[in-house]
Amino acid sequence: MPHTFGVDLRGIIDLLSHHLYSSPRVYARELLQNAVDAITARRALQPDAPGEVAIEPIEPGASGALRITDTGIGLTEREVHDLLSTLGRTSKRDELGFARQGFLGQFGVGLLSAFLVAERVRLVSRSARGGPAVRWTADATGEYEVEVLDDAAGAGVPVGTTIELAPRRDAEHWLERDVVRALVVEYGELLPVRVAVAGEVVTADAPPWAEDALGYGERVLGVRPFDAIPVEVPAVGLTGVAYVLPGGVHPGARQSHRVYLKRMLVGDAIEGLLPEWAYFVRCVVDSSALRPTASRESLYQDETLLAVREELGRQVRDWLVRLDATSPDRTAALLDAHHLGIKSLARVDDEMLRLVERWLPFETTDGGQSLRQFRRRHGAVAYVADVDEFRQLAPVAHAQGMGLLNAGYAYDAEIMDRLVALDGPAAARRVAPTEVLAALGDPEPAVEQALRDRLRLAADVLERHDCEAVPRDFDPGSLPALLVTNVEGERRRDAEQVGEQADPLWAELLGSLVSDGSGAAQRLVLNCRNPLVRRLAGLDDPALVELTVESLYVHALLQARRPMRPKDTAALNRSYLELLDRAVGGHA
Ligand SMILES: Nc1ncnc2c1ncn2[C@@H]1O[C@H](COP(=O)(O)OP(=O)(O)OP(=O)(O)O)[C@@H](O)[C@H]1O
Repeated sequence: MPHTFGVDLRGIIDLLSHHLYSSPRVYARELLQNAVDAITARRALQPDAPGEVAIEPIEPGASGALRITDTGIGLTEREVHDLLSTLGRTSKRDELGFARQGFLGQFGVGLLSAFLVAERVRLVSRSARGGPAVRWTADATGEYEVEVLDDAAGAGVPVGTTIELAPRRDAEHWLERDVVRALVVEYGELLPVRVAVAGEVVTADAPPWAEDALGYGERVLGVRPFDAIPVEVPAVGLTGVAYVLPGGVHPGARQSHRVYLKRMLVGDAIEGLLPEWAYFVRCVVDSSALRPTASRESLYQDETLLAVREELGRQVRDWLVRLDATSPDRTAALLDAHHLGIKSLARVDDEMLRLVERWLPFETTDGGQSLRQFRRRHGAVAYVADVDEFRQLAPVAHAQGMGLLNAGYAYDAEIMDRLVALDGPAAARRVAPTEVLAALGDPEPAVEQALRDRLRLAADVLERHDCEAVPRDFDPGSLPALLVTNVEGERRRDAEQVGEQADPLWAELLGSLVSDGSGAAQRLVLNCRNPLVRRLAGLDDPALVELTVESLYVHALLQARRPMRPKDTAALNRSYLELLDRAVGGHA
């Protein structure tokens, strides 16, 4: 003979409180939800019926019970047995078990959350369908009692339901006025029925973002948003706002969106509503068709959510493109604040790539410039994909009149690849260090010899700056010297590589650069085409040779835009003042 499962309610309550819900606070949401659903059900029957929820919390310090009264559909005696006292039984699913439209609840367990804070739950109800009032009293052990109030006690009971919670020991504070008010506002301020706590109405007619989206955003986010984008996905009854944060968010930061389902708060740290690249956007949305998990504290990760994520991402992206067309200054400011996310998007989205191309400043030998400016000036984008490499090569390239761009930060190199994929191989080209260094030619032997003789006189100065002087020949002739750091290793590697590739011309040239290495940390490459350097080659006064070499060193250091250490500043002062002294006749 078949048997029915028995249920130990205490075990179930323990399961709910420790494993399903994150806090006893959810009791407020569950009861509010039942009240609103009951009003929805009554309105389907009697469209003009009143829709109100009145909550009377326990006054601070007083004893007693919390009462929640709704003007909803109410329950008959049979329904009380059937729906309230059977776990998992709900009136909010259809015959096939699908959640019925318009209702918040669907699992048939929410009422049990009352036992997270209550010792005893009492419900007094009268059904809109008629019949006498009923009283249901249950305790956390699973015992309940049903009384039909067909006497004077029931005569005054209006259609609707009152639930009364007598607090568990140590849970009294959950039922007190201030906590209750805060919980009801948090979960229910958007609900489409009037909800009053201790006589004060806490619900609004329209969503709070409808009137002043930016002001509401500031309240929710704690910071004035950069902009508020209205978003909408009609297929899932979703409306709301996507807030663009002004800055200060890390691309790896967790997404945290504020999500309402049928105008009841699910949570304000909901993930997965936007694509990852949109890490600088926070949504506040209400949807009638996204699915909650059983705890109602997060969203069910299904295909609908995936489709919503894609659609919301598209709307944010469209806004960006529009912003670009209408407010160039704001676009530049935004990209500046969130360049990482936008760069990451540009790798897969061509319109974003164009936005990056137009707006994002890159470090170049011409200073900070957008890719577009740089391309306009130099045609192809010659780039190096390593920040240090760029620092070393930039002054040399600059001296050659060669435009070089630093693509050494996150996503840069991929963006260059994308540019090539879109605009063809002439759009961007990765430059090898050899290409830049090889442009430095050998000087006339006579000049080189004379210069090397003089440089021996400045050996102390060069040593002081851990620097080796190398005479070379390069354009522009107006530039006397270049300072190159640690290229040794780079050169050796390149020389070896080129050697392996057996290109005799390169191997010879690079070999000559490598062999005269002294191990100094820096190289002062002196330009034998420069008149000052040529005059240096003819100087006789050792003090003036030292002074000139140190001045050239400091000048090259400044040219390379490298940070000045104290000894560099000292060298700058010394050489500048001494040159000045000589200029005004101190050594005449
Ligand atoms: N205030 C109320 N007025 C009328 N009926 C109610 C009320 N509260 C609960 N009920 C009835 O009791 C049933 C069980 O409620 P319960 O909160 O346990 O589950 P639910 O709301 O159906 O689903 P969920 O677990 O998702 O909240 C409801 O389906 C509803 O029919």
